[in-house]
Amino acid sequence: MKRLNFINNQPLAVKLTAACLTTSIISLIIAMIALNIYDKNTYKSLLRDEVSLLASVISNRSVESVLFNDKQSALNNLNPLSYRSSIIGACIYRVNTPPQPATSTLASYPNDKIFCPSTQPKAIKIIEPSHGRFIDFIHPIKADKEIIGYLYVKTSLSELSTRTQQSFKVFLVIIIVASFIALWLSKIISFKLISPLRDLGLTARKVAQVDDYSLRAKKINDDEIGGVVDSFNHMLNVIEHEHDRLRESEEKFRLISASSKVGIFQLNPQGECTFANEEMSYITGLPITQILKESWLSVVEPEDRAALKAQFNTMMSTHIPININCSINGIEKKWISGHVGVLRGNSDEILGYLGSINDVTEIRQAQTQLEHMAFYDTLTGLANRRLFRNRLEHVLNNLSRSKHSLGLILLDLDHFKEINDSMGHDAGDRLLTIISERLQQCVRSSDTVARLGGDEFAIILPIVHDSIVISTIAEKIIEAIHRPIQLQENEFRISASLGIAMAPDDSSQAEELIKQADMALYKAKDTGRNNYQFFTDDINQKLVTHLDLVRDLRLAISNEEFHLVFQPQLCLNSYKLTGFEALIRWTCPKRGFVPPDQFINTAEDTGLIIPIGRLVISKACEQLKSLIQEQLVADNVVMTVNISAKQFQDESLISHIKDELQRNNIPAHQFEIELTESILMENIDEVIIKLKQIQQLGILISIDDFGTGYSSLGYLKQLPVNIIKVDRSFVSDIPESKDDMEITAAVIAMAHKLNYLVVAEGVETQEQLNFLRSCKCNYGQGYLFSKPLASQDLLAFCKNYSATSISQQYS
Ligand SMILES: Nc1nc2c(ncn2[C@@H]2O[C@H](COP(=O)(O)O[C@H]3[C@@H](O)[C@H](n4cnc5c(=O)[nH]c(N)nc54)O[C@@H]3COP(=O)(O)O)[C@@H](O)[C@H]2O)c(=O)[nH]1
Repeated sequence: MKRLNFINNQPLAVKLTAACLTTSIISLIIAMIALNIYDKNTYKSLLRDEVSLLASVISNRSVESVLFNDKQSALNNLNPLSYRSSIIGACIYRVNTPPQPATSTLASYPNDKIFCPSTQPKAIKIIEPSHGRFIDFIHPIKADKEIIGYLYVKTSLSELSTRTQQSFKVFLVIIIVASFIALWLSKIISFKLISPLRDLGLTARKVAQVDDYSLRAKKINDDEIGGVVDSFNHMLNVIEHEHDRLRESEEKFRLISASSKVGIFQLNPQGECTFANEEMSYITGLPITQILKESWLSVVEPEDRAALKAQFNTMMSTHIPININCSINGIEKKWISGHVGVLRGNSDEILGYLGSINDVTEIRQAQTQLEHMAFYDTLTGLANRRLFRNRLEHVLNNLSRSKHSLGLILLDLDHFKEINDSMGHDAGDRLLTIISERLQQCVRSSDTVARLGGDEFAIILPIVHDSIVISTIAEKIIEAIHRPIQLQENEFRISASLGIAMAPDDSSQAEELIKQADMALYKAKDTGRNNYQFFTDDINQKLVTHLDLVRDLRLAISNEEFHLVFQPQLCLNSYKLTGFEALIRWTCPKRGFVPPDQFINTAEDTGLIIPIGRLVISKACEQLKSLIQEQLVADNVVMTVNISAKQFQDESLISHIKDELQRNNIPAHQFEIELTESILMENIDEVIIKLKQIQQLGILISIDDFGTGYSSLGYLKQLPVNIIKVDRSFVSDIPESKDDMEITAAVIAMAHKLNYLVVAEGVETQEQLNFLRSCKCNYGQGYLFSKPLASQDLLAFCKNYSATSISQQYS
């Protein structure tokens, strides 16, 4: 086996030469042996034939010699044998008659001393002893077919061995010459055979050494080796193509990674950094060489570093990609976010890891800012409603574990709106900022001061022992707010109303607690402002009543418990019927008749006024439609509906009115909306836009309860309204109150100057009517003419209405 290994490890040329030599020598030896055997056999065969013929001739010649026992003649007959050098002896035997011995030697050649076998030849044969040195021939001598004697000839094969020796020498020479020729031929063959292979090897080595895949092996012959060269070159073509593609993609990767705004790095399977782009250096503040040597994790903030290393270790053991989120402390503190994926080879083996990181500091800052904006009031920096709500819920959730109470204070600045409107929004903002600073100074840092919107503030006191502590804080707040404030070179004083609720005594539910504090706040406002009120049983009862009413209102909507009544309006000059005011009525199965004063505000607060208001518009339009169809009213008679503040803000209000007018085929100029002053005071710009949209449709607009609010006629000038309604409270004291008479007269006169029509409501007496007519008030509405009428009564009223008779009645 070892010897085989030795041969296997020899160069191909040696193997080839050895094979050629061995083959040629073995072939020659086999040829030599074969020729020798052939020569030997041919020689022996010739010898046999020759000696047999000679023996036959001598036997025939020796018949007389044997018959006559003539020794000399027998001897003479043997003499020709001398011509054959291979015959070394011969004998002629005579067959005797008994009692003589069976045979006797008659003559022997070359002399007497020749050994003639004593044994009588018994048969005719050729004897070849195994040693192969002699061949004996025995040939009968016959006379008339009777064997009378034998001729014995002994031949020597020594000539044969001489021939063999000579031919061996010749073969030896041939073998030597043939070996040289074989050697020479094997050299040529091995050169022809091996040089392409060597060239192939050289090319392969060079490709590997210089990494040049454009090199090709030379194809010399079109044989199998040529085929191998072709395959090798084809393989190089494929590799070169793949290599080019690889280089191209590497180049692309290099270009992308160089110009990328993302830090890119590569790790080997052991987690060592093997590549990092410029951006990695920029983001981490480390030179690339250092990143490659020590990894960039050294600049990760210590509190994030251990976790990040653990993440990397997990990735390397599980081969599951990871997301990175950490802060780094290079030249400046940065937030980074990234991803590390696993690089796998064709057979899914792990080649390493490819990671990318982004500097997300700006995003993070923006996020923080957004979060701050989402949870903090931009003007004052206080917690906003959302954060207030979160904190309140959080403290309430933990309250069960504490033996303390929680105090919630809701705070409203008294008459802030007037200050804001009269001094401008900048001054209002400044005031709010000062107030928020003062509020913060009144409480501990663990307490939460929040601005809920406008001039509404809330304070959460998470740990209070009793209501006395809260009272002290509330007084401190009232005193702090009431301190003078310098605004636009003027000194101001403002007061606040505070409502307080406590958890868990009042409630442990955030929603309920806020409602309770709110109720207490209303009570504080009711009791003259600039004070604080705790939520009490009395307030609680009101809350229960309120919630009960809300529930019943909801039921009333779904059970259609509402209907409308209509109060006529007359022209105070001609006494013609000019319109009706639609007024809602609620007959509750549980409560009985509920006047609008008792539910409109609650409906407004809860938003239920929207569905209720839509119902009023629809029913009012339907009523006017039937009056028009019955031809009971003139084509300028107007149906007026009251629109509350929430309703006015409802986006779908205009489209709903349009739809209803269209559905009932009512011209827009026969429809009027009545708005209170307070609606018009809020967001004047938006209000004007909406009023203009309504007016453009041809719908009339009137201002209800005029004179009870803060608006002046000058302010009114800006508003696109058609009619002003003088409030009932002014009319009701006419003629007793001279002031009211003066106010009413002045309002009517100024309204006319501004081209508004005037409706006086609550006309109950002839005196009031007379006064209003003297002031040239355009229209009148009141019990004097008619109370609000149900639908059927309205039809009868219209049927029977006669301007002439009314005129006669009241003029
Ligand atoms: N948003 C809505 N508000 C509505 C609606 N329906 C009514 N209301 C408002 O409720 C308030 C009370 O209304 P009501 O009890 O219907 O009283 C109206 C008249 O009945 C009453 N009135 C009319 N004439 C006289 C009178 O001579 N004397 C006297 N004591 N009362 C009289 O005045 C009320 C009408 O007032 P106004 O709307 O201001 O013209 C009231 O504020 C209604 O607006 C509704 O559908 N939506």
